[in-house]
Amino acid sequence: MDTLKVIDTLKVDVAVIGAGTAGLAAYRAVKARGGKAVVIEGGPYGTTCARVGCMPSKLLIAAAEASHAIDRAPGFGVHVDGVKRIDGRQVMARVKAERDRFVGFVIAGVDKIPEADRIRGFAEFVDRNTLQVVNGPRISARSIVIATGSRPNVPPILANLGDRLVINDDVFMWDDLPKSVAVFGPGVIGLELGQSLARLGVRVVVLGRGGRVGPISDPVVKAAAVKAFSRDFCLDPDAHVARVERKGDEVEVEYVNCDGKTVIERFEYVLAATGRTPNIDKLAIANAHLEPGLFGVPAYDRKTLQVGDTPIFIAGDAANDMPLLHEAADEGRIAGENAMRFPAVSPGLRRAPLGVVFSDPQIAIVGGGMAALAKGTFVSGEVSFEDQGRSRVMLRNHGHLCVYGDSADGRFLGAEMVGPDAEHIGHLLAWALQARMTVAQMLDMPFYHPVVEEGLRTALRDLDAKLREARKIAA
Ligand SMILES: Cc1cc2nc3c(=O)[nH]c(=O)nc-3n(C[C@H](O)[C@H](O)[C@H](O)COP(=O)(O)OP(=O)(O)OC[C@H]3O[C@@H](n4cnc5c(N)ncnc54)[C@H](O)[C@@H]3O)c2cc1C
Ligand SMILES: NC(=O)c1ccc[n+]([C@@H]2O[C@H](COP(=O)([O-])OP(=O)(O)OC[C@H]3O[C@@H](n4cnc5c(N)ncnc54)[C@H](O)[C@@H]3O)[C@@H](O)[C@H]2O)c1
Repeated sequence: MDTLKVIDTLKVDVAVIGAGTAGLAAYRAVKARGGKAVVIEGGPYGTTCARVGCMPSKLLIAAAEASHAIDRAPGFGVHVDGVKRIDGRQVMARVKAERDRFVGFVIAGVDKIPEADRIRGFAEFVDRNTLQVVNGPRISARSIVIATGSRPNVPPILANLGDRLVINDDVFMWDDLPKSVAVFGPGVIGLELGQSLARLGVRVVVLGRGGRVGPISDPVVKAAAVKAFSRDFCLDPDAHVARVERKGDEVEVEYVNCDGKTVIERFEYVLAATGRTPNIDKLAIANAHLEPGLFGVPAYDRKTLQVGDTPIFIAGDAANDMPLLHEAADEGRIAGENAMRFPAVSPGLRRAPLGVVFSDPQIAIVGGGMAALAKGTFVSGEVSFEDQGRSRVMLRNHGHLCVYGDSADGRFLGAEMVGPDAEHIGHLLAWALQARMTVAQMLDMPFYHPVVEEGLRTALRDLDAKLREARKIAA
């Protein structure tokens, strides 16, 4: 029996739990340093991003954009005579076929990992250096990387809806578009999926709690976002929902609608887009003497990804810092490198924070936005896109941009934007932030004509004038 146990225990330098974006990056970082590593996966291969996240959501958005382009055309005097017809089956067939292509690339990469390094099953901690895979081997490792991702939260009010309750994963399994969906949560997922479905002819309401809209924290930008989105679908960021109840094959929702009236409405599905929880709770981290912190995540250093002074590292959505794809890839690589170097860990490159929501208008948050800045230390400049030249030309003149600068040294600190081409303006601003540019230096850069970036220049000029004023007052 004892002999069997010894044979069953794999000895490696680094064991990575989770073969998502972060876990695969960690595994590759260890291998690149000549280490012996295994990557343990309990669920399907293919990563959340490719299977049920970034890629299928952007595919659904692309279909919605095609539909919306037809709706917008009369504004230019271009008419499509006849009826616009959306074939839900074709829409979903393309979403799934293209999604499967992306997943295929990820799986081809996984297939290249030597079979001995790929362990199937869910892992749990036995102690700080040992994992037990359920129905699988015991693994002894010098270091362990937790890269277990996250899963959707389902609030108690939605608990008893059976198969009428869906999460993002389910949406991308649909063969056809439903007739109606009540989306709970106007966060990133709720806005992207809710708006796409609405533009594809699905009756949609998006209901929030507490007033948040996506990742926006600046009230000026939030007001512009609510105004822009409300042109498209019923959005109430602080809805008063009295009841959510299954009735036959539908769900009845009693809520106060956008006009302040109490309504009882039936929907084919309810989509829970109410935030995500890191997958830490089922890892038995107590066996490794790790203290669960907020959302169960043990305290760790965001530059080294090390949990305290232990040989355990954490990366990606499991770390619950910035649950975004490029951050998961960076964190996985840093965690893998440091897991291999342990105990001689060193800080990895953390880029300027950037978040983009692919709604229309898009949202971009740079440097963590207004919420990341200490009160009284920054000045804000702004521009509305309502009268911005190129945005008006394209009939995309909705939204607002706020840029923030340090009142002490004139440095650019971050931005929040809802508006046209926010994905691109967000990148320009994130690069300026990482380069530690002052607002004056940013204004020395070229701005072409006529482009949406001229709106950015207006906001920066406004900020520059206010920064000069603040310095005059301080002098
Ligand atoms: C609908 C949606 C849209 C999104 N769109 C974008 C976007 O446009 N841009 C963007 O930047 N980000 C987007 N994201 C976020 C992005 O997908 C995630 O930040 C990223 O995929 C996280 O990668 P990860 O490696 O941390 O987790 P995952 O890819 O989820 O990998 C974790 C893996 O760990 C496995 N696992 C869990 N527990 C165990 C265990 N005990 N043992 C073994 N294996 C385990 C899981 O099965 C899973 O395969 C989106 C997310 C969603 C849900
Ligand atoms: N474009 C992108 O980069 C992209 C796209 C999708 C998802 N993501 C990632 O996935 C993460 C999770 O997205 P998410 O949208 O689930 O979370 P989120 O935190 O962005 O939004 C959750 C929303 O649900 C609301 N909410 C909570 N409980 C509620 C209730 N009972 N009723 C109604 N509303 C309720 C919250 O107030 C919040 O507005 C994001 O933080 C993001 O990092 C990124």
